[in-house]
Amino acid sequence: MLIFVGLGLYDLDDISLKGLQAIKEADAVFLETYTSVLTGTTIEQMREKYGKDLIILKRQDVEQKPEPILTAAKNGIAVFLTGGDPMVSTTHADLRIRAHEQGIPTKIIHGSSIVSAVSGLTGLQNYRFGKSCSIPYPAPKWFPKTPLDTILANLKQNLHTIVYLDIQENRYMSVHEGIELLEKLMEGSTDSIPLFVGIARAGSNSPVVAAGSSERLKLVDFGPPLHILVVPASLHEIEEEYLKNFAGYDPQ
Ligand SMILES: C[S@@+](CC[C@H](N)C(=O)[O-])C[C@H]1O[C@@H](n2cnc3c(N)ncnc32)[C@H](O)[C@@H]1O
Repeated sequence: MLIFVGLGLYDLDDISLKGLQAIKEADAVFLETYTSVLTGTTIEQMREKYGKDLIILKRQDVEQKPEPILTAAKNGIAVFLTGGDPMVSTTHADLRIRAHEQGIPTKIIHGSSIVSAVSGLTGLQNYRFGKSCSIPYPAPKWFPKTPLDTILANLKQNLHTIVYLDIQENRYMSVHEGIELLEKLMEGSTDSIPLFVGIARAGSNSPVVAAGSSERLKLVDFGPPLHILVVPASLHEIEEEYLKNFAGYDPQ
């Protein structure tokens, strides 16, 4: 059997009791850290807490060469760990389909996700979000405009946007970097984004949540990763009140 287990948002205590039990009973435990990562703990601490070896997977190990995971699931119980919820803003549906097609039973043990945390921390109503997008670190000759296009299309329809910030090996995009990249994409155009919400370390005891113009957010110290950005559409009065109370929003 292949069991997908969500680790939750920040540290060792975010996993569900069901998830912990699955790890205890597993014959092999895999962990991917390229779609999300728990910055409030380390792989060593996870190994110690679970009393199991963890097989660390890179993107190509999951998306191109998943045979070792599938073989382990054919021969026993394989657990596949992911930050957040294993099926939210990831490509792991593909692995579940591959397993199913090979006759391997699968199961999901859900985890708290950044998607639900965003609504809780910002007060932005979850049914008012449009398509989400990701800002990647630009590479030579590659600086996609898609995230800006998604944000502007959502704003036109009066929908909020979740903007995921890139994770590369030991490099985590910050709110400040994300805003600067969006500003670069808007250079020379009449496009503008009047309001941002930045969030750092959702799920920790002291997440930072700040709402305002790009200028205001650049003055906020968001601290260590992970960070995420939200571009709100026009605010419902309760959303505005929430941001004033919990994100230092000042509409003046
Ligand atoms: C591609 S999404 C994967 C979401 C994950 N499967 C989940 O359900 O939470 C990962 C991105 O979400 C954001 N993120 C995830 N966890 C976060 C946290 N605890 N605090 C702030 N941002 C977070 C970061 O921008 C990160 O690059």
